[in-house]
Amino acid sequence: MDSLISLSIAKNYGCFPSRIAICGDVRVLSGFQKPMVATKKTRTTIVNVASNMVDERRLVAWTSVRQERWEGELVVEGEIPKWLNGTYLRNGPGLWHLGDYGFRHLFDGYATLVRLNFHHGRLVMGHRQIESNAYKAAKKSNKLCYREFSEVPKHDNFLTYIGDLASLFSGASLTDNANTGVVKLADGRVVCLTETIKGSIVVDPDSLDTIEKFEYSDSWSGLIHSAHPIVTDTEFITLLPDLLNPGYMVVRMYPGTNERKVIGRVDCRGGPSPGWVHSFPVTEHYVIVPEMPLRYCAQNLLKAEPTPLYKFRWYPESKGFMHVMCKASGKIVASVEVPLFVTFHFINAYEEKDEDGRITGVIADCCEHNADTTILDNLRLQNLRSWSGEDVLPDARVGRFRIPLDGSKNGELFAALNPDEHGRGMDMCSINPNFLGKQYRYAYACGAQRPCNFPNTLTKIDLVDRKAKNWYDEGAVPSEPYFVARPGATKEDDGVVISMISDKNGEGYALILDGTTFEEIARAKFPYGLPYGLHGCWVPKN
Ligand SMILES: CC1=C(/C=C/C(C)=C/C=C/C(C)=C/C=C/C=C(C)/C=C/C=O)C(C)(C)CCC1
Ligand SMILES: [Fe+2]
Repeated sequence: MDSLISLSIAKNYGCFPSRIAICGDVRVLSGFQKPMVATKKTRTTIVNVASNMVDERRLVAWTSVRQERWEGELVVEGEIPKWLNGTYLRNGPGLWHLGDYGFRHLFDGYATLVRLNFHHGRLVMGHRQIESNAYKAAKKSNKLCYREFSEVPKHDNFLTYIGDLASLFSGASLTDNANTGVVKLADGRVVCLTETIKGSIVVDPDSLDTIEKFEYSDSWSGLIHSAHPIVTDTEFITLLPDLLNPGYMVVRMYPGTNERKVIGRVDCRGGPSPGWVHSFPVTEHYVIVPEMPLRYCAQNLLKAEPTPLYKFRWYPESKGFMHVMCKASGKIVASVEVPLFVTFHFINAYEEKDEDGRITGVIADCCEHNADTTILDNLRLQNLRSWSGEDVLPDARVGRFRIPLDGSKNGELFAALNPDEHGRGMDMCSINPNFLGKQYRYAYACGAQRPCNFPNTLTKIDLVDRKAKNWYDEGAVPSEPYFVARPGATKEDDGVVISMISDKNGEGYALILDGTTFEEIARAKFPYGLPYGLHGCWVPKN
């Protein structure tokens, strides 16, 4: 095991360095120092230290990545199917420290890209920081230079503060830290994304090199977009929230181009600003635009100190809506009021038909937080790191919207299965991508085994039998389960599910589950535990 570039460690934090100065060159390869020999006198202290270490090791998911990059082959326990050839990439905010300063929120961290390269049963792993301008500037000056999710650069005086506000309107002070997701476009380019449009960065899936900014060649002037575009072999669809004239532009980009073309526009029906659209679903013919009562808030965007809901505000009186836009014409075919909801991740959507094959409605499924915004506060790093054993993870469910297309004013929202099936935890979902926009049966997600403060299981949801199969490793934090279909498969769940686990010993491993049985078929230990990551994509071997 060797590091290519290591980071200098300013001090120890828990079992891992908490303060990583991203400018040094000290190599840090192994975790713990030589154990002390316990005498009667020192025993109590040592016991305390030891139990602290156990606690702190558990925090590896919330501890900054220990070095800038690493690459090497992993030892595989079990058997990786020989048909699994390609690269699983996972992006996420993996570095939350600048010198002595620790970031506040999970979503603030600088992007860490991890790759698992599968080749005929063998597995090579690598990770590397994405070289965004925000990361490079922080590395150079050892301070925050751009506005992150909850962090705002400190100002020396009033004039620089005014300058920062002005550059917020132009987008210059917003981050390009592409720490949320990664997609493979149909033309082969691999792009890391966040919610700021400037944070779209092309990377090399093999070397993890940052290649260039993904520059959109059109003239849409907005600053933010959905973090989860819909990407297929024929198009890339995304939503551009319009904060000035509340609504959303729905745009499409064809493979091989950088130009987003408008499909249509949805005007908001409630509130002073559009609802947060971290993601949205599509069916075969429609784009579904959610209007969530958790809305962007211009005043909060301007504030230097974070508000309870960061850049957003909860407007229950503004109600919640679901809009359905025809992909071909851009016309709105339905716009219904729905019960209040809070969701970040839509799972899938499909069209319902009558006996004559006429489309009567749309079903849209999401990870729904019971119209409660507290999950955002739970994801503050201090909360994630200070778990005392109580059951503090807010309940979530598979929220199923039924949107009638007969002109009715209201849509329904209900739980697609009893949330106890998955421990009332539900987020970070995936499906078999061949079923995107189509009637489907299985969803994979992180669920909960309580008590917990964060989703700690992997769950396979059967939406027909309304049952879940759950995978659990005590003390472990699994990241988004990602389904890869077996080439030639005819059954929806014929494939594997890949996840990366930060375990209770401060270590980590790649986990491969069988898509059908949801049982472990292989695991491969990482050289050291990695921080939690958000979303991934599959780059098949060509
Ligand atoms: C950087 C700015 C912004 C960035 C927004 C970002 C980076 C949003 C990221 C949202 C994510 C990763 C949501 C994930 C949710 C996961 C959940 C709920 C998991 C739950 C587990 O139980 C803006 C705010 C867009 C604008 C200012 C600058
Ligand atoms: Fe997301």
